[in-house]
Amino acid sequence: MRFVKGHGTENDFVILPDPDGVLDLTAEAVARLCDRRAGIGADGVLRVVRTKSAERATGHEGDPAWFDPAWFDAEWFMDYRNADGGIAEMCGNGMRVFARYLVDAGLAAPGEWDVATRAGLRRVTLGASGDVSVDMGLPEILGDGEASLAGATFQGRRVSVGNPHLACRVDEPVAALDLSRAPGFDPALFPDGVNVEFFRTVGDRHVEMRVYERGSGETRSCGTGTVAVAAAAALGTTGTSEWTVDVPGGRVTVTLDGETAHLRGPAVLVAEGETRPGWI
Ligand SMILES: N[C@@H](CCC[C@H](N)C(=O)O)C(=O)O
Repeated sequence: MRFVKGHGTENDFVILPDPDGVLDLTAEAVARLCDRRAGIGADGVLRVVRTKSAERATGHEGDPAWFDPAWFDAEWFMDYRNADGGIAEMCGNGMRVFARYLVDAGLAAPGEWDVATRAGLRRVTLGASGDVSVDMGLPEILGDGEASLAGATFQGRRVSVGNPHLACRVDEPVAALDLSRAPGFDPALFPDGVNVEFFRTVGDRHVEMRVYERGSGETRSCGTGTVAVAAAAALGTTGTSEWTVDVPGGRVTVTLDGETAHLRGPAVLVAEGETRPGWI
């Protein structure tokens, strides 16, 4: 099985080129690929599938409830999986890396085009090299929520960025938090689980953040999480604002304009290869 390895602010992915959607990508196979000791190691898998093959690739052939015909506006579908093999609707850092892979592999030209995801179409903008920008859609603030961590309780905002987030503002430096265990949350509010962010204001429209991701544990960055945090931090303000979000793996920029959010940041491909026959 051919693979490419890449990362966006150190949120890392195994990219599996599978244009015709023929790989039998089970949850177990994803977990083995992502295993950091016995596998390649990654926070998630990005399967690169032509949109016309997405229904078959994801086991939804002939299921009109699953597939939105609007997705055909995009040539490529990002089939995202978390490190535990679970499915997520969207991945912001993954989208940047996915787009960079397509251009690098000659499967798309630099410029501006849509990619289909389970959360709908996402428009990417990129050159032949450098940062990638993603139109992430309008983050939806759904109300308040609460996370618990190491015996303490944190108030937060529930935010949908296509996938679920709980963005909690903290006063202490985020480096001081103990994220060795999953934060607690109310499963009635998040029946499908949640990605939990902790953020602190460090300057004017400048925050630092750490995240514990659903299905992957603590990661060094989460693109949808940075958008959720910017939306939570910007609550009560109006107009366009540009947010700098520092994560353990680097820095991204989130621009909010009341209609959508743009995520801009690096996307780096680091290696490519082939798994040994029979391993997966
Ligand atoms: N790291 C991603 C988000 C990946 C999905 C997430 N773990 C979920 O289950 O919703 C990002 O960059 O957005």
